[in-house]
Amino acid sequence: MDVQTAVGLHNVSKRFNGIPVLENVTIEMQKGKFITLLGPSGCGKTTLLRLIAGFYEPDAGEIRIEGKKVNDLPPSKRDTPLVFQDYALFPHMTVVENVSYGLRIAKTGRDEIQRKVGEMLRVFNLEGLENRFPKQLSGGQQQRVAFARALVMGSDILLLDEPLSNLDAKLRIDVREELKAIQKRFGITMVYVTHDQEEALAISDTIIVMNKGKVMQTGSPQKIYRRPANRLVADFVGCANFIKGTVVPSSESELAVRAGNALIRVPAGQSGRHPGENVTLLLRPEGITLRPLDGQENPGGEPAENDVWGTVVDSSFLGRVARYRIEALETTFTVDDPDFSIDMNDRKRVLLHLDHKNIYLIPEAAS
Ligand SMILES: Nc1ncnc2c1ncn2[C@@H]1O[C@H](COP(=O)(O)OP(=O)(O)OP(=O)(O)O)[C@@H](O)[C@H]1O
Repeated sequence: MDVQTAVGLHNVSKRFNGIPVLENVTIEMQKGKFITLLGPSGCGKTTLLRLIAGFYEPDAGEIRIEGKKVNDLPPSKRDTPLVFQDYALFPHMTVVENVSYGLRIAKTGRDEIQRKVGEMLRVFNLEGLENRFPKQLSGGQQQRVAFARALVMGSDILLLDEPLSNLDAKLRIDVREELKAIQKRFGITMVYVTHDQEEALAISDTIIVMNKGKVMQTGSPQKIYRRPANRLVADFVGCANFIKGTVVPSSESELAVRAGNALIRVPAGQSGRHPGENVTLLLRPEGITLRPLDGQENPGGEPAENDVWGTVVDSSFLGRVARYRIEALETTFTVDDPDFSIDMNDRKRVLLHLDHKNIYLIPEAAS
């Protein structure tokens, strides 16, 4: 593991009562990055975070922090504070007493405590609330106190377990943006657990997608969204349309896929498949454009390349876009249309044009 690695896990496994919860997990978390562990409920995210913090011991494998093996170090010696969703503030202490707690235990001098606590209160917008008790604060303010208390000790790594899930949607977005700005400003490595894929896409430098105790994919939000490693990742992160088809002979460098009466050309560079192979294509809702079909459909013929004929079965207004549900190719597509080009009340035949550059062939074998 190189010096750029803040936290490294090598073949880490953990069981509870004989049941595997994490299996052979190997991850390198880069220093100074916002790293998100994303996955469905029960996939082992919290367990992974607690292993890093030292609250659990791995059954197998090695955990390294800043290059040093920490398997046998207790949480207090790891310098990896963990912030939970329920804040865990001391109810009988004021904001200042909560934030300064760790420094007082460490017998830090008065002036230094004042300076460090003052800086944290400024950073987290808590000035003026110094003498309030937790119950006199809003949820967002309590969460900020919890962040301040965790960061005041100057740790380079901060672990966060769904810290915003008690906040309402709007506040959640505000606080996550503050958190991201603070992470950047101080160059801290933040390891953040969430099951909210939209949140993960918005704030992360790196997303680690987990499922059933295993790492499915690690990458930037763009990579995870546009180039998912498998169907599961594609389905879990963002809204996905899948088209199952068969590779057909094509004279060009691009691959062609036949699905029903549609012929779909996949961009070059995604080849490596052979005629006759079954494949799955991914299209995101914004990668499809819609047009009314208005009787141009030729009953005996085929649609043009990368076009699909379908029928609108449902629509909803999402503000920036209209979202349509469209039956086509024996599945139901979700399509987002920013131009509101189809009457939302009309259940009519439409043409779906699959934008060539947005067609992605999922690397795994079609199931
Ligand atoms: N202390 C424990 N004893 C026994 N089983 C546990 C313990 N902690 C977690 N588990 C089990 O391990 C699995 C993974 O739990 P974990 O909390 O890590 O998942 P998670 O991905 O964080 O889920 P969520 O998003 O719901 O918090 C679950 O099946 C859970 O029931």
